[in-house]
Amino acid sequence: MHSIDQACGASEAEKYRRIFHATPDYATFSTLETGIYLDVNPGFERMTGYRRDEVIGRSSSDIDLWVDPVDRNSAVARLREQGSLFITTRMRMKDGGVLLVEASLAAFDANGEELLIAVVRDITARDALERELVGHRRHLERLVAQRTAELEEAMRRLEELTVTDELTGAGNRRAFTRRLRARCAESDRTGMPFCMAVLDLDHFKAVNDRYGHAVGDQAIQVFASLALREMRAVDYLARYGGDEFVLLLQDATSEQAIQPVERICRAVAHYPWARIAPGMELTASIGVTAYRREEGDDAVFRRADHALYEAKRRGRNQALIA
Ligand SMILES: Nc1nc2c(ncn2[C@@H]2O[C@H](COP(=O)(O)OP(=O)(O)OP(=O)(O)O)[C@@H](O)[C@H]2O)c(=O)[nH]1
Repeated sequence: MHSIDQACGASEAEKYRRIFHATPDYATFSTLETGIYLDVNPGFERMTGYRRDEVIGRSSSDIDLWVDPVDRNSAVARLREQGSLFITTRMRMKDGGVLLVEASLAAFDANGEELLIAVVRDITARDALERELVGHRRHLERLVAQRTAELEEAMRRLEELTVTDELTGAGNRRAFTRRLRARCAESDRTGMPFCMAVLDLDHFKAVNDRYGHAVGDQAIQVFASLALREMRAVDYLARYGGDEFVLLLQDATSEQAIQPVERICRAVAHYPWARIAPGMELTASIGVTAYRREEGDDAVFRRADHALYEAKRRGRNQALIA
């Protein structure tokens, strides 16, 4: 049987004993291979519930200390290679309770015998706290992600509102101005053709005067929906103001643009307006023009507007190319 005195020498042993017994953590001194306890401190007794005289001369496997004995085997193998290590493992106490522990292990040679000193700390509560914290953090992360998504959706809706005409759902004047400029710049750069059309209901003032503003609003809504129905998905419609709309026809020459705008004209003329108000009739006039490279947004807008003026002058209910 080994003794600490044999291992360390008498005065060294006394020093060791004081430190060993004073340390508040669980500390044991045992043989490396077989795990036979040579000494255990009061911290060990407190944590495991075993009295010192119950375990001296017995091994950790005799008292079934390691819940996962494989942890001890692999620790012993690694200690032989690297001398010391930290492990986290589970240990069974005298009363059968299991604790999660963090063990600081060191192997050393004493007169040709491989010995092991272990300092062990119960981290069950810390681990539970950490798990709880992780749980809280995940919950918080989920909350933040949810709030972020809601905020993004609110921002998207807000962004949509800032570019949308409230009455018709088409683009608004501000969004159109931005789009037209972007389209001009793109066309200047790439040479891609596009057309712009200005659409306006004929004698709309009379509708307002005869049927009232609410019916007028309804007519504007129908006008927008007819235009949206007849144009291609890539084209862009915005309400410029009152009963006047503007349309950007992407990647289209004026020959290609005239068809959809004429379809819009016909759709307005054939719409059963009388369903909205008895005796009501409405037509629309449209001016359309192709962008000329480098001319800029003002020039193309003026020409489209002039084409609309011409369409009105020539009797309305028609689309005219400038
Ligand atoms: N109901 C309604 N009317 C509006 C709105 N904004 C403008 N208006 C009216 O729309 C009318 C616009 O008339 P104009 O386009 O200038 O003239 P018009 O009577 O349509 O005649 P032409 O365009 O020459 O065929 C005016 O009476 C405005 O008061 C709106 O949001 N709702």
